[in-house]
Amino acid sequence: MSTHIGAEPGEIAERVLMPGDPLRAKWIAETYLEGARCYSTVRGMLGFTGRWNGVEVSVQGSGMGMPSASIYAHELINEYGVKTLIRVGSCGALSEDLALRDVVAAIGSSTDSNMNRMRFDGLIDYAPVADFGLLRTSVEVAERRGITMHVGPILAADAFYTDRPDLYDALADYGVLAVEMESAALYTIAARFKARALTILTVSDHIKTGEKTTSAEREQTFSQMVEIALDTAIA
Ligand SMILES: O=P(O)(O)O[C@H]1O[C@H](CO)[C@@H](O)[C@H]1O
Ligand SMILES: O=c1cc[nH]c(=O)[nH]1
Repeated sequence: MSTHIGAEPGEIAERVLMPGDPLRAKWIAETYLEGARCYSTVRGMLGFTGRWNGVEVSVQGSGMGMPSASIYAHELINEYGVKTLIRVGSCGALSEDLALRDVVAAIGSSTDSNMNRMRFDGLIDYAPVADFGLLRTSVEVAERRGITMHVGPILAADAFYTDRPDLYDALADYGVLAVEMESAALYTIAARFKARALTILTVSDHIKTGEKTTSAEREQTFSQMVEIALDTAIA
């Protein structure tokens, strides 16, 4: 067991999908993975391992926000030898070119988090980016499956509810597609410990139009993103 994950060594696959929502992890495991078994219930942050097309894959809930996701990414890589981490999350659309339920792959992640400022003494604005090989594979998988996937930069925000919507507009002017809350930390930790990471998201709500999906839909219906992530993880 690590501090926050209740798995024995060898119970977690080298390839892990990471939804923020632990119940989305359960849904993914039960819907897609053959022979899925739960390896951790610590703090209710469920983790499962099973097989996708014969290859072992795990799904680990990571919680909301960068402090939580960082704990899981750190322990998965450093205590369980995980090499590939693909976040499968929900996001708010900043770009008017995106619609509800569109799929987005994050090439890079701007952030208002202080975590990387602390890493670099406030002297460098580190640019967290996706693993190029994983991103390229995910684009090929999406094309093969006939799914339109938007590829571009996103924002990883500390706060879900912002007092500065004007900053979201400014970011949209610079091509930032969407906002979520974990990708910058995931990309940074993967880079630091020589693992590969990618973030694939589904638009769960639209910051401009106010449209939104329900929490049940966020938990159980974002299948296109999950299928792209699973095929990418085992490629
Ligand atoms: O749907 P998940 O993966 O949790 O991701 C998004 O949803 C949560 C906020 O509702 C944050 O964790 C955000 O990043
Ligand atoms: O972090 C998130 C996730 C979904 N929608 C948002 O507006 N923010």
